[in-house]
Amino acid sequence: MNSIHWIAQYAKKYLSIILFALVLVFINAATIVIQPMLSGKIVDEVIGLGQVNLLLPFLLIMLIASITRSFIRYSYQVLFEKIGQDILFDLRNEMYRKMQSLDFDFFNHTRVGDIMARMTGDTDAVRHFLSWVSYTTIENALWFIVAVMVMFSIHWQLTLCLLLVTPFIYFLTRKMSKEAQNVFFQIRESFSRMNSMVEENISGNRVVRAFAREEYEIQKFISHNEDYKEKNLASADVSRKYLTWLDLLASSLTGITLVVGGLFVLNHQMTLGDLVMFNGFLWMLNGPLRMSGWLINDIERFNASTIKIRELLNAQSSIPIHKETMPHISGDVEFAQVSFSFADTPEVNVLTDISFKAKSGETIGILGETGAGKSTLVHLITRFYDATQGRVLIDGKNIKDYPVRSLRQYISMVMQDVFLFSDTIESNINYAREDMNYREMEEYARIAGAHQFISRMPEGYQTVVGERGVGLSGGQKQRISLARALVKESPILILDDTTSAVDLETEMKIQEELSAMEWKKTIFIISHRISSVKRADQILFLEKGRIAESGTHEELLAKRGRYYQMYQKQVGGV
Ligand SMILES: Nc1ncnc2c1ncn2[C@@H]1O[C@H](COP(=O)(O)OP(=O)(O)OP(=O)(O)O)[C@@H](O)[C@H]1O
Repeated sequence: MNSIHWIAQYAKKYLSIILFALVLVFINAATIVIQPMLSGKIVDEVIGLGQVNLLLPFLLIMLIASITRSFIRYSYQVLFEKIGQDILFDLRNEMYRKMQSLDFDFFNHTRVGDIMARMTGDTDAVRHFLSWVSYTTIENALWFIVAVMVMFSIHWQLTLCLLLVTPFIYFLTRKMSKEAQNVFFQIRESFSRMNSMVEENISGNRVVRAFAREEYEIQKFISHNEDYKEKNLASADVSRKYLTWLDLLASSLTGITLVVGGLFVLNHQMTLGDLVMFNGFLWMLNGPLRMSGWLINDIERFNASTIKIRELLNAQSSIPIHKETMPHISGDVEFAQVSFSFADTPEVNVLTDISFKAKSGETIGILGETGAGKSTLVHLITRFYDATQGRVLIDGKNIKDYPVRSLRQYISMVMQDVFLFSDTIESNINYAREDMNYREMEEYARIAGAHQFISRMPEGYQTVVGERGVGLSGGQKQRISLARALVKESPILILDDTTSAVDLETEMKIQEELSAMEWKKTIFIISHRISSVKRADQILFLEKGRIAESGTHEELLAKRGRYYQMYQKQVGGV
């Protein structure tokens, strides 16, 4: 499907307004002939034949026609702008909706800057096409056709002489279109790379400052900027090359008209009035000719952008989102010989042969060295990824058979990489439940060990946190994100290194509060600290993606294996 077909799908909804706007374009193109025709008549009838009484009506008609045309043109310009904005509104919504349906795999492979470029620059190229390029192209094509038809009726021999340039125009525009296509695609890619670089620099500004790498970053930006500039210059080169020829062809029409038309007049095969009329129509031929180069540029920019937008809209999630809901679950979790590898490294098993059972109400501790696969394991419970082998079961049913969005409503997760929205603390905590009342929210914040420090803030829960939670300490962010998870009151609660930045005493208090909470839940606690998991009903010790040891704290100590060694190392801190 080409870009025009694709955008036509979105335009269907606005068919009646588009048709109305097109009718106006047609009327405008048809009335445009009035002015040059009357100019010819003034020469032949008023000046030539001395019928001075016709001058005033002719001038009046010209004036009225010109005002009407301006009004019609203004009207369809407004309509096309509205159509463009309406379609863009729908398109942006669809893109955003699509983004919400895409899984981790997509975001692992797509840079934020690239997505932003699609949502902004690319959609703007589409708007420009709909709001301006579309009607300008039709307008120019109609002017050209109408001019040829009328000129043909005035003097077909001279018209044919002028049309000799059309094969050259066809050849040039096709060639330009091909070259521009490639260049605009490169511009688009370069813009995306520059955008991604800037986005990364802003997100990582603290790292840049901490390592004093500002100069390095500036140089990196300059090279991206240079590349973008070069690509744009290449596009300007293409334009210049072809626009010069198109301009020359357009100018040649005037020459042909004057020389050949003059000869016809001298040979009495054409009246002077007809030649003036003919000359009046010339701009309707050379205008579109000159414009064609610019329109090709805009059309190719539109093409390049639609390719990127369609890529996003066609992206498929390996875990499809279904809208249906599922009944409440009690929270039994079972891994049955589960293995997992990431899609881009299928030969590397990140998890191998994982089997365990967690009953509703139990707490499972997951321990292991960094990179052992702890986060990946819990990501299989939330279906951020699906197991490549074996089955993950919740309440005895394979989680692949649950509608994923609904399933996630029953799972609360505090992620290792805490993310807070740049909003009030209250909105962050109530993220999953807007209906939560203030008292309940405070209670959850208290359980998460956050209430105290929040109440000490001048604006309390109404304090607006900066992007990603800037303005809060690591431990504070962790506790707010724990409160956010608790608010969901889910039957499965996953805490991925949630209290790593919290002191031991606070951590212990949080754990006590958690187990005292009323609703029944299965808790998964990932940690590097034995103190965080020692009270768990079952502890899984992961090593290189396998369960090396499992059991309760006492059982594992008695085994005197890997857990015991870790305990020995940490014993000072327990
Ligand atoms: N998106 C990904 N694509 C490919 N490999 C990945 C991806 N995410 C993680 N890995 C790899 O999977 C392995 C397990 O990662 P995981 O984050 O589960 O470890 P972890 O035990 O939670 O580590 P940590 O304690 O440091 O958080 C690591 O070797 C990591 O490099």
